[in-house]
Amino acid sequence: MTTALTDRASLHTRSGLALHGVTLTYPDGEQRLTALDDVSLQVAPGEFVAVAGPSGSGKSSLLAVAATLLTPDRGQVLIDGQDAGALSSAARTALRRERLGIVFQQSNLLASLTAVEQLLVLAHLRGERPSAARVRAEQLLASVGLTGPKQQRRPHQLSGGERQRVNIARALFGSPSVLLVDEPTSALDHERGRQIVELLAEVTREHRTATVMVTHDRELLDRTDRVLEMQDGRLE
Ligand SMILES: Nc1ncnc2c1ncn2[C@@H]1O[C@H](COP(=O)(O)OP(=O)(O)OP(=O)(O)O)[C@@H](O)[C@H]1O
Repeated sequence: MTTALTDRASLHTRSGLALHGVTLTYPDGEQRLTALDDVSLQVAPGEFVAVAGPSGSGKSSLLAVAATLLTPDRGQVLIDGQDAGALSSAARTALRRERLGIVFQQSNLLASLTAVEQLLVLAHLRGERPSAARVRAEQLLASVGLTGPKQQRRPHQLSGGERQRVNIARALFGSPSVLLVDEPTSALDHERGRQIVELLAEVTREHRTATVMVTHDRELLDRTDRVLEMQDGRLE
């Protein structure tokens, strides 16, 4: 992996992701529905953890809370030791931008931008120097298997697997400590799905991310370090 990426990453004090006693409820008519029930979880830098479980068991809710997009009713979410709930909304947004990489189920790439531009737009928002950012974007795309002219293609000119690779490269562009991945293989056939999970295992090792992947597909779990089962909002 590139020296530039490693250098940026080393600026962070990394301890990964920790959830302590997290409970999340949603309004449900007159009552509240408990989506996460006293969930605790610790994922170290360089560790690849899968969360499996039936539909409606709370997997997406877990990712949303870990991504600091939803605030739990009770419990703590720590990103590199920082308690997300104790931060102002602006500080939480900064924490998310600097320390979290998120890969959603469907690729949410911008239709009019090429693969390399999907990453450069982030550099632009951060005020980075365009020439250095371009080199880093091209290296990162190459490291996830997207090389040469494919880097200049727009999303509709790429396969589903290639789009997911761009998504992963984009999530890694800010050198996150924690990588959260929601059903990355749902739009892919089995072989391509397997390749994406292999890639996630590799990037977890090389970038030392604390990676959490939510999946339905149990056949893909052998590449992860740990599999946790979600059942009725509880993690086992
Ligand atoms: N915004 C919401 N408002 C109310 N209830 C919700 C909301 N989002 C999710 N739920 C409920 O919370 C529970 C957990 O949902 P969640 O989406 O986390 O499960 P999941 O395991 O990710 O499901 P799937 O595998 O189908 O995506 C479900 O009972 C769901 O109906």
